Amino acid sequence: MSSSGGQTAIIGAGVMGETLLSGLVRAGRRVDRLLVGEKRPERARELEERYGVAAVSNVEAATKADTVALVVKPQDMAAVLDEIAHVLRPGQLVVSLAAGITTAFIESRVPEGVAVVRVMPNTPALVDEGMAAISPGSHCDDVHLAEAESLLSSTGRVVRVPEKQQDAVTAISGSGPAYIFFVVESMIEAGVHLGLPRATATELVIQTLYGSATMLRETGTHPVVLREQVTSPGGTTASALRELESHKVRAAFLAAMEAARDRSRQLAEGS
Ligand SMILES: NC(=O)C1=CN([C@@H]2O[C@H](COP(=O)(O)OP(=O)(O)OC[C@H]3O[C@@H](n4cnc5c(N)ncnc54)[C@H](O)[C@@H]3O)[C@@H](O)[C@H]2O)C=CC1
Ligand SMILES: O=C(O)[C@@H]1CCC=N1
Repeated sequence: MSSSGGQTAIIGAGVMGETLLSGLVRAGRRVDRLLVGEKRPERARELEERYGVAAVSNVEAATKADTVALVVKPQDMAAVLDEIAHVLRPGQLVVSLAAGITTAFIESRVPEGVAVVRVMPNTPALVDEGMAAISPGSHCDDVHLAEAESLLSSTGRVVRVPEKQQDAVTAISGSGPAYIFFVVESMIEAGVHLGLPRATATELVIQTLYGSATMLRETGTHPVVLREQVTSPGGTTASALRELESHKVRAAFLAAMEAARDRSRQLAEGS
């Protein structure tokens, strides 16, 4: 297992592949224990230079590694599995970070006995504040699951969930940072519209987000209670919240996350 000195391969080194790679390096994983398989040669060279890791073919990565992390797009997963399946062996661990792709899909394309774990991470892993949910496949024992947990816990929190919850997890925490950045962007633009310098609006919004997130995590208080504390009777916040309700922002969030969940299900079908 890689935590005890074996090799870990990352196949697909785009945004999320590099996020995982950089987290493992920051967590002290020896770079000579890491391998990268990346289709774009210039991207592979870039990562070799940035981290000192070896970029090799997917087949070499899958042959040498005890743990193979697949971080390609869902639409590329079948092609990668077809390429590496003949070198995978029982006992090896395949960790998939792809939205929608089920452990059953992977298990049907690799040799019997290869352990598979499905993971849904998110990009705050880049600053060691990631949220990852992991689910075991059918040939996965506790050691494999612990190995996947250790891989992801180097960049943030990890929860274990039944695989049937992974499409919902994808809609909430996998895509979640994008919704938050969208809200931040909208608030900054609103600040500029109200006459604030852009730099001031940006600082106000980011610190407000950070402070609010810290209150949620450190006090454990329900968000409704925290919101009521801000909402003075007849005051400014009540006026703003009435607008959000009349523009159906709550309903829009629900519809958005249902759409993300449904898209995750579609990706499982290869579309
Ligand atoms: N970006 C995000 O916030 C999150 C992404 N994911 C999942 O991570 C996976 C990758 O997403 P991104 O990093 O955003 O995409 P990306 O497009 O940035 O990275 C994919 C990488 O895979 C490489 N690739 C494609 N085919 C390959 C092959 N046959 N062999 C080796 N490398 C190959 C591409 O050149 C590219 O560098 C997806 O399955 C996505 O669902 C999961 C959670 C969050
Ligand atoms: O947008 C996507 O499909 C990926 C999965 C979750 C976040 N990004």
